Order: sequence, then structure tokens, then C-alpha cells
Amino acid sequence: MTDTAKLRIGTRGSPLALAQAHEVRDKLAKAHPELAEDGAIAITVITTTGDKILDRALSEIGGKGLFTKEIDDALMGGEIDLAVHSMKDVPTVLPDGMILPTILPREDVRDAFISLKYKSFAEMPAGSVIGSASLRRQAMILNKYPNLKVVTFRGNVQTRLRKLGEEQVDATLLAMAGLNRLGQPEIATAPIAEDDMLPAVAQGAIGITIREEDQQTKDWLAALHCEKSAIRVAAERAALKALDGSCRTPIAALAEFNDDGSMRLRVSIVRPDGSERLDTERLIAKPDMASAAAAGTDAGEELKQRGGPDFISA
Ligand SMILES: NCc1[nH]cc(CCC(=O)O)c1CC(=O)O
Repeated sequence: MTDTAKLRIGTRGSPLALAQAHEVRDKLAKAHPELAEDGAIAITVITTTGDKILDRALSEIGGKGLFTKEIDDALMGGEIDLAVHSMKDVPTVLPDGMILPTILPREDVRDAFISLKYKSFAEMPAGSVIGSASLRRQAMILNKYPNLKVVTFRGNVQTRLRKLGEEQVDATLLAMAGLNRLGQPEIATAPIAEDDMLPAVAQGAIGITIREEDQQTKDWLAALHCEKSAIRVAAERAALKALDGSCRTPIAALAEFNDDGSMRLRVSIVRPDGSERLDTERLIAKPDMASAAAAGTDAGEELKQRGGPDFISA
């Protein structure tokens, strides 16, 4: 089937990645009759380093592109024509010859609090244990609730729910976007307000990479693009790039449109032990890709400077 396909989609094999790839396939088939025929779109599952190593925090494995490298290689090698990614996992610098022309409409950006015993962090007694593999989430929790404990905790949704049931931890966190896309929003005990925990850069956004010269795929994808989501993601990713942190620097950012068409960008960095947090924000009067990226760069550079080399360990 793959050799007769008009378009080959590459994706990781996790349930969330597959749901995202199927969403892209279905939208393309709906927008373009020639892609709606049986077998016109093939989906190729590619295992990445991040999928293979499940016993360590991602920050310990180190390196950028843990969830993208093998997929990038398949794309540039011509084995697939487009790759569907959670933008949260995509490094700010793309390989030569690759472009990211499409951002889908963004999902819920918030983190979800998940516990069988408590309704929120505020209810948790001192010493309660929260499992998370994300340094940002760990650091944000310790910053706001220094009496809670965090432990590194990886695995898919099912594994985490089992560990919660076994009382290995008292609570865990997941992105609302992932739960929604899996059709399981009820797994969340409650979404956490952005003010209480600023999300990761590009959380809830899906992006599609292609080969720069592949005009056919670019044309097909145009129907799926959401410019407002792309502008928000551009602001947040520019901040991330300017901060140039290692994978050990907890960074959070969120750009949101106001009702008057302006955009508010918030960026935070936190020490891994939660002992210090630096915040900044920008208001962008007329947001487009260029002004959003410029504001993001500016905000990121400000925090980098204020934090100094000791905060942003490279
Ligand atoms: N590498 C983990 C990852 N990458 C994207 C998502 C969630 C979906 C999203 O943010 O779009 C997740 C899991 C999680 O944070 O719960």
C-alpha cells in the first residue's frame, strides 16, 4: 500500500502520536478528494530514542530532538513526505532542508492535575509525592508548594494511572491537550490554571514538517494551517531559542490573543529545585509572525540576562 500512496505520513507510535497522525490524515482527506481514496495516504510508524528509553528522565538522556531525530532522517531520506509532531518536542532549530509550514489549531494549553485522593495541589498535605518526568512541572510545583515532594515518573497514560492506583505517588500531571486528543479528558481530576502553572513552550500545538522543495505536500497542507496558533507558537519558540537553555533548564511560556487582537506573551524560568523563579511578559499590539518572534526573542534575552549563566546552565 505504501508504494502506491500519494502521501506518506511519519509519526511516533504512541497512542497520542497516532491519534494526531490520524487527525492530520482525516483533515487532508476531507480537504482534497484525491487524498480521500483508499490507500492514498499511508501512515508509517517510526520509533524514536525518546520512545525507547523509558527508565530515565528525558533531561538525563540529554540532547535535543529525542522524539524527532529518527523521523527527521526518514523525512529527509524520502521515506515519508510529512511528519506530525507535538510542537513541544520539536527543537527550535530544524535540520537543513526541512521546513515547518503548518500548525494545526491549538488544543487546550493547560496541564492537568491527576490524583485519586486530592482535587488540587492546595489540598495535598505536606510531604505528598507528585510524579512527573518534566523538569518544568517539577520546578513549578516546588516553587509554589515547597512542602510537596516531586519524583521522576515516566510512562504513557495507562502506566501512570496504574502507578497512581498502586499509590507509588499521590498525584501526577499530564497535558490536557493529550488527554483531549485521546478522547479521555475525564482522566484529568482538574485542569490547572495557566496562572498557577505556566505551560511548556508550544504545549497543545501540533506542527507538520516537510522537505523544503516539496511543493505538492506544501499545497495540500495549506488547508490545515491555523495562522493564529502559528503566531502564538512563534512567540513562545523564539523565547525558548533566545534563552538557549540546556534540557535541564525549566522554561515555560504562553502567548495568548486578547479580545482586542493584541497578544500577551508570558515567559518564566525556574531553578530546578524551585528556589527561584523569574517571570517576564510582553504585549504585542499587532501580532504577526515577525512581531511575535521579535517579542519572544526579546523576552527570552531579558530572562537569560537576568538569570545569568548559573541559572541557565548550558
Ligand atoms: N513528550 C511528552 C509530550 N509531548 C506532548 C505532550 C502532550 C500534548 C501536547 O502538549 O500537545 C506530551 C505528554 C504530556 O506532556 O502530557
